[in-house]
Amino acid sequence: MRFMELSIKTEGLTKKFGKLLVVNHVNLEVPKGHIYGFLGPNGSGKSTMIRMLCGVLEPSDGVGTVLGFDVKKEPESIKQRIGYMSQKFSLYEELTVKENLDFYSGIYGLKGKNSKERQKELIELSGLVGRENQRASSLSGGWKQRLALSCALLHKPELLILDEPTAGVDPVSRRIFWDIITQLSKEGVTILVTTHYMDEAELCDEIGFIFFGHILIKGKPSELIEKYNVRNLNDLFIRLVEEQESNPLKGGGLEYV
Ligand SMILES: Nc1ncnc2c1ncn2[C@@H]1O[C@H](COP(=O)(O)OP(=O)(O)OP(=O)(O)O)[C@@H](O)[C@H]1O
Repeated sequence: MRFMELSIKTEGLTKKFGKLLVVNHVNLEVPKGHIYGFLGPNGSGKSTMIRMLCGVLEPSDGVGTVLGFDVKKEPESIKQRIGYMSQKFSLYEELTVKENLDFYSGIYGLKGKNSKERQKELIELSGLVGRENQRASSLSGGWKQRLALSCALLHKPELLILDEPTAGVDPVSRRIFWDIITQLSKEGVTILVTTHYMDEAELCDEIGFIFFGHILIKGKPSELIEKYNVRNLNDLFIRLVEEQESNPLKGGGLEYV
């Protein structure tokens, strides 16, 4: 990993809420242009980890850099350079596709020709050509999701953070969404994504299983399947959760300090 440019690097990153240890000394390295999948049951600390990496939540302990900027000391520099989208993405339903893109262009400070050209690129990337004047409220879930992704990409972020981006979206739209993600990664954009869908996890370059604040195992999907002698990531995920929950020392819950 020494010769690869890292978009994300954390050592011992930790978050406590009161006495509740939600993210417990996590070490993470994500090389530029990779798709890194964060997997784990509900309440494991995935979103909390992401909030620290986005520079919106101050870590309790440990260190981390995102695109070379310190998560504690330079959160504003991080916010300007990343794209973020969650399951609960925010579009203006009464505005058209183009008006939504115009609105977010303004927020990112894009003007004139730059804004127009970037919007055109993203409308093509997301397949929204011909729907520019359609109101967001009339788009299906999959189209809304691709419009929200386009809004998050307007300022050409080097790192895209996606928190359960495809939850509740039909399989065809999920496939199209992942085709776009894969294309972005080929263009050098780093992607950090959380998902509960194991077919999506298999498309990642690397995955980390996070369980109640700890990264239990990490690696390339194919290597993990081979190493743990399982049929697929779904089987591995279930096995890990069952093992942890039956471990009386770990207790299957968050730790208190
Ligand atoms: N601001 C907060 N104050 C107190 N506890 C919090 C806060 N934010 C999150 N938590 C707790 O931290 C734990 C981890 O939450 P988090 O949202 O990071 O998990 P997650 O892995 O993203 O779950 P999901 O898959 O359901 O999104 C949960 O028990 C949650 O209640």
